[in-house]
Amino acid sequence: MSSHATPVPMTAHRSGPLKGVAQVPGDKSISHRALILGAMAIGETRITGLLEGEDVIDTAKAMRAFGAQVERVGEGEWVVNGVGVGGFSEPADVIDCGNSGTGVRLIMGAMATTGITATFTGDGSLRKRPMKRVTDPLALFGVQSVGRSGGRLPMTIVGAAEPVAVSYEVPVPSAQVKSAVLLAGLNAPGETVVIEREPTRDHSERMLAGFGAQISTEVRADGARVIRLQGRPELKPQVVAVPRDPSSAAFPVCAALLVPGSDILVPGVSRNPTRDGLFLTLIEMGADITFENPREEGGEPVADLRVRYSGALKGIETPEERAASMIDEFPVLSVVAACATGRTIMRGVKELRVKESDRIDAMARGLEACGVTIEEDEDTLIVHGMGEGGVPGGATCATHLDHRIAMSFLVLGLAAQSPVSVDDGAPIATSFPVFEPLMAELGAKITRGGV
Ligand SMILES: O=C(O)C1=C[C@@H](OP(=O)(O)O)[C@@H](O)[C@H](O)C1
Ligand SMILES: C=C(OP(=O)(O)O)C(=O)O
Repeated sequence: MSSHATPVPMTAHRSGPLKGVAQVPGDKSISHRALILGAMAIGETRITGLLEGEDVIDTAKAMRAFGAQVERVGEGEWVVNGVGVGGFSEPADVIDCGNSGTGVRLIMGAMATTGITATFTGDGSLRKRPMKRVTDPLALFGVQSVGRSGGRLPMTIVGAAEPVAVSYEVPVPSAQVKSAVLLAGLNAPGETVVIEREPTRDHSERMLAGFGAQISTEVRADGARVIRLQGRPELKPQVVAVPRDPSSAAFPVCAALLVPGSDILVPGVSRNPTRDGLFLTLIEMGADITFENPREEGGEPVADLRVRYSGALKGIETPEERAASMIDEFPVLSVVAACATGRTIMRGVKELRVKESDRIDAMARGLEACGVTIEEDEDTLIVHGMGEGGVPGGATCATHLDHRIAMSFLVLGLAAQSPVSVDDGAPIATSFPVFEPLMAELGAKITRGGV
């Protein structure tokens, strides 16, 4: 359960060079999917490198509540004994997905076509987030749902006892919606088709193929992706090696770019092209990042990232079509942009408004408090860079139960003129439980408490 009763204020101070090796944890998206597909296979799935953050632990607990055996056998090593496609049993209590949009939306999809009923809730952040984007397509399978006004949690899903396969064009760029439909399609007889206009992370497609589902993706002449899944497969248990999370790597990487004299190595990070937008953008801004030892691990391309301090970063415009491949990285990119020269214009970012917080608003208000000029509209964030060492800092920023907002402002504090505090760093444990020791080991000065 991930609701934090007591806020944990934290402060980052201007730091000396960051040096060393940053072993960031396993990928959050892949970790959720490994547990869920493990629970939907028959037999024993072994997972290594699982992210042991609160979001993923909540998904592990949920899989137990639906009848799978899920056991931790070592650090990041988990064994799941699945119940098969359509084999979930009705949970005896409410499923609490904590802070995790991915957890709740994917699990809703996975149970939707099993003819059982489950009620979902989450923390104060998750209970504000829209679920209609998932319940709309699930209704096409024959699913009923009732939640709070505006389609918010707590919400009860009455699964379809006799589901029908569907064809659905996802109206917003969302891997969570795509994945919920695919997971629901697993227990619907016939072919389920998902069409996405803008490519989003493809971990579900890769992992479904790995577990033996019949799934194919065709790219149409207009660029849309048509994903076809045959229902009612018998999923075969797998050995899943989870690569390290590029969205977590983003924090030490951006910190090293901004703190003079830094030189760090971040090994084994996923370079899946559907997740690579931040690194591409940073390099276009002039960042010194090299990708060493490229290889494949667990069905995903990975590399070791070598990152050196890059003083003269330039503002840039990120195109709308790149937004999905770096959607969780815009908060920390806006911090890098504040320390660069010139304007950075981030386009096509309205999905940021429905994450753990309204991330455009949270970054804009916090950066302004630190002395940075911001412009924003519904779908765009513009940061006026103040150049190397030019951000005054000296403010306390509100994190709104959002781990990425907390970590982003702490990165800013490492390079700003005066310390930057966050009102609550507790949510960092949802995705990056070792953030504090990892950053301390590199030489970053991050302390508990406000200024
Ligand atoms: O499918 C996933 O694992 C995720 C998809 C993205 O959300 P959306 O599907 O809402 O874009 C992303 O922001 C989230 O952190 C993880
Ligand atoms: C948006 C995020 O996660 P989720 O949607 O799973 O809560 C995130 O981790 O940045």
